[in-house]
Amino acid sequence: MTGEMSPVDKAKYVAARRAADMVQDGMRVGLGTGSTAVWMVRRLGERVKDEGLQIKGVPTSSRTAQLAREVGIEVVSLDQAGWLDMAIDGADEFDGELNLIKGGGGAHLQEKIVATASDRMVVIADAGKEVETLGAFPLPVEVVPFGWQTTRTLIEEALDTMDVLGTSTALRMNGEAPFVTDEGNHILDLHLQRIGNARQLALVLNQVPGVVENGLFIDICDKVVIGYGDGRVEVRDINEGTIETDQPAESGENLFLDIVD
Ligand SMILES: O=C(CO)[C@H](O)[C@H](O)COP(=O)(O)O
Repeated sequence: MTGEMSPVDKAKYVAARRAADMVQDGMRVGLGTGSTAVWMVRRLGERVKDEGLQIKGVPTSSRTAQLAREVGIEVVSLDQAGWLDMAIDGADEFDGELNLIKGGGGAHLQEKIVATASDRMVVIADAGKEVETLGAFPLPVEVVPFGWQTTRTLIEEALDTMDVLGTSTALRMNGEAPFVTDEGNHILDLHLQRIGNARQLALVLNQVPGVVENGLFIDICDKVVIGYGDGRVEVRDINEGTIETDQPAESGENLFLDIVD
């Protein structure tokens, strides 16, 4: 489909391209999942084609693997790559310490493994994803299908002891059937409204039998590239304590593009 981009799509687009331009020749790069990551993978594909950029990409989902191959990126598994120079991925929420909620696309298990196996994780997001306290976005928790209802009950009991506002959980659906992740698991979305102690909640959730991984990324992200609807891009680095802002692209540029999921 071709059409004018919404301000949110434009924000995602400029953030994604800015981060893709941080990738250097020879790098092993973790490729995230989601609509923002799609723009990043496409930009890397352009650079491979136009500049002869040589990289190895480790995708975080079957969807991203397919796209990366389509745009000409050499795809390798994480175990083939061993360790990565950089992972670039979207997020559903980020706070001032660059802690994240991820998993809106159901890929947070592979995303967390890949980000943790990288020298640095760069998040690409539109400015609307920034929050003071994590939790407005429902927290995805990947659970094995066996006994998932028991796992849900155990999670709800654990939540009763935590500093959260809500405790309702929902099995993620794909039409009439439960959503199935790349690893063959289900996702429970926890509607918590506000997470008082994300670090503690991440540890507690992963101790419940049946839980594979939760969508809280604590102390994993190093840098966030924030896009705005007017084309501005801000880069914040948690280690260097730096903030850079780029001005919007030339007016008229990139206003009409293929709109992708
Ligand atoms: O965590 C994710 C997928 O599991 C995505 O990065 C997250 O949901 C953000 O998606 P989008 O870029 O489409 O807003």
